[in-house]
Amino acid sequence: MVLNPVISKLTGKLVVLASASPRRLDILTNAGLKFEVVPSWFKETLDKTLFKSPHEYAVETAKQKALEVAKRMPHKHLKTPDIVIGADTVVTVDGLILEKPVDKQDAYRMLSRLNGKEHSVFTGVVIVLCQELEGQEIEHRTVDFYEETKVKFADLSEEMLWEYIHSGEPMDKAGGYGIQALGGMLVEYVHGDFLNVVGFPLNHFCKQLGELFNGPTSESPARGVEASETGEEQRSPSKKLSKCDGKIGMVGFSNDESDRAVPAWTSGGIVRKLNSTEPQRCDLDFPRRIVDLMDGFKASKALFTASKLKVFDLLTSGEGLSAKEVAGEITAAVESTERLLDALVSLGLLAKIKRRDATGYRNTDQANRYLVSTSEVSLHGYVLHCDERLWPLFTHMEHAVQEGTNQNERAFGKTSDRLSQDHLNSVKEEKLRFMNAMHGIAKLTGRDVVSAFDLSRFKTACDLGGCTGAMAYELTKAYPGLSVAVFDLQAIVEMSSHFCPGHLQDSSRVTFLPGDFFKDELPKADLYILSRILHDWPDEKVHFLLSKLSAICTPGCGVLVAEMFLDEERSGPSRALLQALSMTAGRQRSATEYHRLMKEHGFTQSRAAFTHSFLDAVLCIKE
Ligand SMILES: C[S@@+](CC[C@H](N)C(=O)[O-])C[C@H]1O[C@@H](n2cnc3c(N)ncnc32)[C@H](O)[C@@H]1O
Repeated sequence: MVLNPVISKLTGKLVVLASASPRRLDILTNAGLKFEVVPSWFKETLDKTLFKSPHEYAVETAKQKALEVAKRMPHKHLKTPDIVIGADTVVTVDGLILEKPVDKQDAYRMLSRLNGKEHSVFTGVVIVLCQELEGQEIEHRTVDFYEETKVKFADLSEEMLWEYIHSGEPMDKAGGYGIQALGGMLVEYVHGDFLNVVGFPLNHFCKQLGELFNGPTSESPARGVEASETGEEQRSPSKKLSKCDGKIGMVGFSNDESDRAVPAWTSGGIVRKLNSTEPQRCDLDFPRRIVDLMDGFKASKALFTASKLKVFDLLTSGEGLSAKEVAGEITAAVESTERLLDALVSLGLLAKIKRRDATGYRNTDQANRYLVSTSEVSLHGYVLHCDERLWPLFTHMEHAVQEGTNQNERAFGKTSDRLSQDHLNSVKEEKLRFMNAMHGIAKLTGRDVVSAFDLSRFKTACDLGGCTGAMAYELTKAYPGLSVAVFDLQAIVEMSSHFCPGHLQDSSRVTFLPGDFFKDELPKADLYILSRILHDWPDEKVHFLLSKLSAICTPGCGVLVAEMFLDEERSGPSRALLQALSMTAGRQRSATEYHRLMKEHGFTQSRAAFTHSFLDAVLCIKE
């Protein structure tokens, strides 16, 4: 085929597509490729938190899918493929990876997140080259790459979203939509490869095959890598070739600087056979996870320092600033500022740009969205809270574990009670800092929590310890018939006006009531919210609060508990298990533990929802 000389090079080879997606099958068939389809049995359950970026996750999933098929076929199908192609498509928005929705409510959550906004679609592709060696061993070499396409959804009404969901189309599609069919009507524009959004980046795939079979060309793809943004000469971090033989297992090369060395068996993307005298690097699996954990604190501190110095506030413009300019703004030494900026680039928080005079630095999209202090969904306050409140506690973890107590006295020289008392009497700036920290997380996760269940039958709600009202505003946005009272301590309520969303036309459905939920009478409502409250208190206080709630709830009243849930085996998520190490007097619980706890207080009906965001939720109804 003249159009595609590379694809014709595969004639006569057993090419296998390790995917059941009819859309990938169509794209490759239309391109003239002859292949068999052997869907992978690999379950898409990799822990997303272990990946620095969505494309790494998509590439790794694609790799696992393809290798599973490559390794299974010789035994189960009694034939060895020459090439196995694996692919995985994910949609990312607001720093979250969206896969396929599990039900209609999940589809609604995904689509309303995408509504009116630009998002990215990443497809990771892995080509496994299989070669039979002597003694029936099979060598697997992998080439991987990814493609990113930006897609913007139009502003869609709730009615349109639900009509689309009821069409059934969202259910087997990453992000809950299919651009090639009805979903195309939701899309305002596409920047990049359209077929990548459908599920397979054909153009990049052909270029990659071209490199494999013909050697690198001058127009080798540079999309989907930082190099294209920066104009700097870097080897594409995700366009790499690694070898692993069936016996030993994969060599996992990460994208970070320490691993960017080109493996011994590659040369510009062309497979080079290992000479038997060359070192066999496959037999030592690089302990990436351990090394990343050892370095984790350095990365956290780099983020904290840059946030404290408001570096991200300076780098919002596409033009960027040089290290010298940044150093001038933050009154710091130039060389150390440059080191900090370079470290932030390696962590994916900044990008480098070539300017005529010097190298410039600018925020990545995520940093613009989450780390700039004035952004709508800023986590700046929470980052500072991590640095000022959690970091000192965690430096005393050894004592915390040995003594079984929290370390407020060692870290801050005060008992927990004294600390919270002082905190409430603290200066305005300090209180605002705490509220900002809470606000960031509540804003980030609020929409997921309030839409985890249909709460439209409730008319009045009370958010106990509702702080800035972030969750209350999300509730009133999602449920036009609902009024919400935010009940929090006097010192907090008096600062709440700082957080009233400016654009809100009708904020009268959110009111603030000062009070202490342990000492004072609780306001009457149909629905109570306990978001990030229960995990903070010892069992006796939790039972005291819940019995107070139970006493004022009539049958049919609900309590929505939002917390980071442990999984039932208490083996994750790490974020929840690590949070437990700060040793507050409270504890983290699983969904079942919350069901049981609420049942003890008469909330016999309860359902859990996992949002894949910061907080999960259980809705409990009094009978
Ligand atoms: C961890 S924050 C959670 C804030 C909010 N619910 C959220 O999810 O973002 C705990 C909140 O409970 C409030 N709080 C603590 N003790 C309280 C009490 N005895 N009565 C009322 N509110 C209290 C704090 O002021 C703070 O706003």
